[in-house]
Amino acid sequence: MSSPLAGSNRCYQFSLRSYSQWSPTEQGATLVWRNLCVYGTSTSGSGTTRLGNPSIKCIINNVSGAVTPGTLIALMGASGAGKSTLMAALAYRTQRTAIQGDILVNGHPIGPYMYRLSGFVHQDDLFVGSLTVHEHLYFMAKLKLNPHVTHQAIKQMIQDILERIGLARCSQTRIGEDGDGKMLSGGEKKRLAFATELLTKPTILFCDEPTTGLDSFSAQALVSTLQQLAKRGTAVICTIHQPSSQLFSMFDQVMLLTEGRVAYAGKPNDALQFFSQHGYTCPANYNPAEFLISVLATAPGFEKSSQRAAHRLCDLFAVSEAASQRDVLINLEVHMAESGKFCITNEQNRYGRSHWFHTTLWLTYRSFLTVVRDPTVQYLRLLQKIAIAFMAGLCFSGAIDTTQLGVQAVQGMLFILISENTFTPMYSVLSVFPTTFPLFMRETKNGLYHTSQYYVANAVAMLPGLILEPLVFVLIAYWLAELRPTLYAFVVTAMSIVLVMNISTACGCFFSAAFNSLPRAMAYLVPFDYILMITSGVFIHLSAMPLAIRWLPYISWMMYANEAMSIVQWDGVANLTCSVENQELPCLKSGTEVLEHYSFDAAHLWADFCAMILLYFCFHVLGYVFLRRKTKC
Ligand SMILES: Nc1ncnc2c1ncn2[C@@H]1O[C@H](COP(=O)(O)OP(=O)(O)OP(=O)(O)O)[C@@H](O)[C@H]1O
Repeated sequence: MSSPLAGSNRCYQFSLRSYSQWSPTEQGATLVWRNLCVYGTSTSGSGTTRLGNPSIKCIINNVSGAVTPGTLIALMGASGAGKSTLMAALAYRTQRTAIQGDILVNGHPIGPYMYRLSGFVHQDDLFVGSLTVHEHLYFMAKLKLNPHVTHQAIKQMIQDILERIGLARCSQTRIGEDGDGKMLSGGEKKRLAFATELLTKPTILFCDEPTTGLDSFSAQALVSTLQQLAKRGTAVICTIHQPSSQLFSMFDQVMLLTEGRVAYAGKPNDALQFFSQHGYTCPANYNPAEFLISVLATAPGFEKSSQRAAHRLCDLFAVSEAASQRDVLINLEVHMAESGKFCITNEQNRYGRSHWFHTTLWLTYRSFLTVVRDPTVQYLRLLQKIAIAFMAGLCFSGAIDTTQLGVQAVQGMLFILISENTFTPMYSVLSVFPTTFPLFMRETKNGLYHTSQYYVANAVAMLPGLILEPLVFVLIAYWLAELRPTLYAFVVTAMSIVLVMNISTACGCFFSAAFNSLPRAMAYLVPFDYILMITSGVFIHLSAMPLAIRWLPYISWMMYANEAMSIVQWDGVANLTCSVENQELPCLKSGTEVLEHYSFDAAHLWADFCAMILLYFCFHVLGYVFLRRKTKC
């Protein structure tokens, strides 16, 4: 007996058959919304109650509409009319708003399946600039498509899409970020954003201000691409700001919004007729879109009268013939959907249903490429490390012997090894999450991956550098300074320093995830690094610290590393010489006395390692928890 899910999957395969290489489904999807209201909270001005508490603001007010497959519709209106809010609600991608009313796709209430069924091209394009166009699309295909789609099939699909969208010649170009020498232009980035959405052959495509920032030729080319897409059965919904007359006439339908209400919905040319019937005739040779928006916009100095005029048009449209035709269509769609074959299955709820490790692996690959392709971070840091290792090693060379000065030199060198691998890495990762947060939020909100996958990928991608860098540093500095020349002592020192660098980075990641901006994270980290340094065991005898704060050294990996490295330097050392000239000065006669002097215990070596490993995981878990908390805000 087949399971209900298996049955519904079959329904998915047959009813949503693709009929072109890059187009959507044969059946398509009709999106209807009835009596839709979207509320947000307002914390300023008129939206604030007398007590200063945020008040509820109605952004979309009782709006109904329908988009059938193969339709290209423009949501138009003055700035603040509610276009983006309406589109986000229809696409199931709202943030910090409450929705009332029905939004149905072929009669089914929208849900997480919209991430798979629809594409959303945002107004601002966010990419990982270090990737090439082809790498970006390949990565997105790996995340969005079923893992069983072959490498060849993905390559072919990318090639087709790039040719369609006019980006084939940029395939190997790095996307770039602002300030980079070589990068895609604004228009090319916009087309790449489209290409990314086309990978999943969306049945409905939402585009937020797709023509903003483009010259008139590029804008026209882009809207004609949308037209072609619509001709193949996709329902395409755009918000658009003052299109040219030519662009305006390319849309099948327009919906004019003002203060969250519909002033007109229907064919673009009929809009002018509707406005003219009610006393607003567009002058000859005037851009019709500009005219319609100017009628609905609030004129400075005439706020009340402009709002009255706009509201009057909304009331007139609500009782117009066009509105009743729209309501008939909505009711018909709902009725047909209730008796139709279309079904939404679990299959459509997620992109490709990838395994946790599969997605994490691809995210790690992307993070790794970002790390290695940033020469300022990687190569310069390695060169800097080598230079410091030579300088430190040479300064201590010849100073380490079995005298009291030698004791000071060894402990000084150990502190240099630890501090050099603590502070720089800790501060250098502080910007990791604040800078990538917008892209991360967008991708997680689109259901591409989970916070855990993103966090693990970032941590793993950093690992090779976090092992190589401290190893190179210790290798040079240890032998130049002539620290204890045994393999055991060297290996323990190297392991401690690798751990130190990894914990410091984990701690930096935690601060980076916990605070929204670099200055804030710095403000909290500076006092913390003082605690680390003071409790490292170099500056104060730990047992001499006040009782109330004697627990502080237990969170200091600098102390654990200092203890472990001191143990291997001093364990078993005897016959340290004292100065004969001044018998009054304190004298440490053996390695055991040195360890006691610094409050260290030779039996703690493995406990120190365990504590460091524990700290590493604690910081990363805390970092993950804080990052996850941010995604819930
Ligand atoms: N979550 C929210 N809470 C409160 N108010 C909001 C929220 N989101 C948007 N608004 C307000 O709702 C109004 C409509 O915003 P929206 O971004 O939808 O307008 P728009 O027509 O897309 O404008 P533009 O063309 O300038 O992007 C604006 O006044 C905006 O400040």
